[in-house]
Order: sequence, then structure tokens, then C-alpha cells
Amino acid sequence: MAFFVLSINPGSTSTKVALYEDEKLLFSRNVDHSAEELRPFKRIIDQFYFRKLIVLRILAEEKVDLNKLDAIVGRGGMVKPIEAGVYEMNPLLHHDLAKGIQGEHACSLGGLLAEALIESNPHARAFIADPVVVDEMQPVARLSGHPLFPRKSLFHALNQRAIGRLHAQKIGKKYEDLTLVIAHLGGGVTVGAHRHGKVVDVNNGIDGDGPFSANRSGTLPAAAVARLCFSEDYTLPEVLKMISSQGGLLAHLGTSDLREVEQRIETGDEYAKLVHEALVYNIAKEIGAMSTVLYGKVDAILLTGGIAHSQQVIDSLMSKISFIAPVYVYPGEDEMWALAMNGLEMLRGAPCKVYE
Ligand SMILES: Nc1ncnc2c1ncn2[C@@H]1O[C@H](COP(=O)(O)OP(=O)(O)O)[C@@H](O)[C@H]1O
Ligand SMILES: CCCC(=O)OP(=O)(O)O
Repeated sequence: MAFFVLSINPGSTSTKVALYEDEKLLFSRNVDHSAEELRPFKRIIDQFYFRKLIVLRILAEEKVDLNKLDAIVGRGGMVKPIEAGVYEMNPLLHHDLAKGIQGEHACSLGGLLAEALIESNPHARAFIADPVVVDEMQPVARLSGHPLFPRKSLFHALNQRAIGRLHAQKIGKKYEDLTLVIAHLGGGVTVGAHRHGKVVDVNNGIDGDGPFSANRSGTLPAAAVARLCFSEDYTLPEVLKMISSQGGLLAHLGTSDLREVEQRIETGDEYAKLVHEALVYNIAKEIGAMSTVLYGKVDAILLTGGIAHSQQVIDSLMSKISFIAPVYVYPGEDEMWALAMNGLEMLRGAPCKVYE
């Protein structure tokens, strides 16, 4: 008997939905969201009905009957640090996703949407898989320069692991046997040091750590941020938004869409050109840093995420990092497939982890 599994992936700049019948993709849809469209929502949780309507509209257009689904797997979520794997929705997971106990990001809506959409279908199951809070960091990587501020593992765990496995399969090896630096270049940018199947260090892609991205500030000069916080010109939510959803390209250029930035460069916009160069420069620096975590013994550098579609970014990055290791480009993401396959494994009887 075939299983029908729906993947839901709310990103910071998009909502992606895909349906699989066992391993076969039936459809995949992506709706982009501009910064203006998302600006009215004060908190991420306020986007719940907006995103739910998008998913329902796609399902109606694709003539999908919710009662025919066996599982929905949502991307998750800003919950407690946990090990990689698949977690079935339960009341505590619902609570922690809705509250955003480690902060706010659209991916927290994935599990909540999955759960809400199976409400009228008692035979279906709702899961999250390899959420952004997967934490395998080695002890030395956890220390920052002050004990009050330990470094946290918040990254594109689902896609980085999926691309690592895809690459290993392509070269006829096991992911667990490789050392890789994987850079996800999307709404957020995270660069992970993968040592034999574990992500032993990675920049926190949400809270202001590492390279800036489409809509995140990355690392900022800490003292300048502290002074701004105490200037009384900004509230805490305003400063947090500067860091985790309205920084990066968006702060510099008013758009989080790299395609638009590249069009502006073509029309001679010198500032857009400088910001584009700085984006690449900072990503290259982080890739260099993660290569040292692996003692320079890097089997390959893998570039993925929406920004990896840009030939301009790839060419410019290559000139800075190709001396480290062979570079492979996997544009976009393999998240929809990874979500569905994780769900399918559960339906076929694999044990599911319990969030507690
Ligand atoms: N073909 C493309 N060329 C250049 N940039 C692209 C392309 N497709 C997407 N992008 C950029 O990738 C970023 C979004 O990446 P994505 O991984 O889809 O984000 P999300 O974090 O929302 O999942 C945006 O800046 C977008 O403009
Ligand atoms: C840091 C993990 C989540 C993230 O940044 O996702 P988006 O790129 O979709 O915003």
C-alpha cells in the first residue's frame, strides 16, 4: 500500500509545499514572501493563519484531499536543543514551537501547521524532522568570550544533512565517512563543519553570529549593539528584528531578494555591488573558519540554498575558497524530499523520537 506524505516548509522568505506518494514526487510548490508582505506580523506565530491559507490554497489547486494523507512533516522549530531525527507532534512540542522557546523563526510554524492540518483526519500523523535546533556541537565550540553568552547550534540542520547525504551517495561513499564544510545560503546563512556525520561546529544563523544573509545581520560589533540598546531609541523587539529578520541585504538595500540586488548591480548601482561583495566575502571567511575546525582535512565544500542559484555568487566564492577543497554546488534545497522521506520511514515502522 502506498503512503501519501505532505512536506511543509515555512522559510523566512517563502512557504514551500510538496506531496509524495511513497518516494514519488507528485508536486512541489513555492510561494515567495516579500519583506513588505511579512512586515505587518508582529510575531512569527501571528503568521500562522496567513501561512495556513497559503498551504490550503495550494492543496485546493492541486486537488489534494486532506483525508487521503498518511502524514504531514513540517520543518521545525525553535524548541529545545535536541539530537537529529524525527519527532512526532505532542503537547509539549506544540507548546515549545508556539512559544518559540529559543527565539522566533518561521520554521516553528511547520510542525504547528502539520498538526492543524491533520486535525480532521484521525489516521494521519504529524511530525517534524531534523529541526534547526539539532545540537551536536563539540564542547570547545560552545564557549564564546564570556560565560553568560554560550554559542548555540541553530542552523539549517535538515538541508545540510540532506545535502551531505546526497553528495556522499553521488560519490559512492557514506556521509558518516566524510569531513565536509556545508554552507546553506538562504534567507539565513549557516556554515557547518561536518565530521563523520556530526555537525561539530556551526554559526548560529538566527541570533547574530557568522556571515550576514538575505535578511539577517550575522555578527555585529557587540559594544555598538549594547550602546544602541541603551540609547532608548529602540525597543528590544526592534533590535531583535534588526538581527534576525531585518538585517543583511534587507537592511542595506531594502530587499532580501538577491535577484533584485543583482539587477541593480547591472544598472550600475555601486552600493549594491559593494554589499554583494561583502556578502560573499563574509561567507568565504566563515567557510575558511570551519575548515580550520576540521584541521584543513576537508573532503569537500558543499554550497546550497537559494542564493547558490546565483552564478555571480558562486564564481566569486570559488575564487576565494577553492584552494581549501573541491567545491560542489547544490542550488536550492533538498528539504522537501528529506522531510517526506523522514515521514515515510516512520510510516514504515521506524522508531520515532519523543520530544520531552
Ligand atoms: N535563481 C536565483 N538567483 C539568485 N538568487 C536567488 C535565486 N533564487 C533564490 N534566490 C535568493 O535566495 C534567497 C532565498 O533563499 P531560500 O533558500 O529560498 O530561502 P528560505 O530561507 O526562505 O528558504 C533570496 O535572497 C532569493 O532572492
Ligand atoms: C538558521 C536556521 C533557519 C534559517 O535561517 O532558515 P531560513 O534560511 O529559511 O530563514
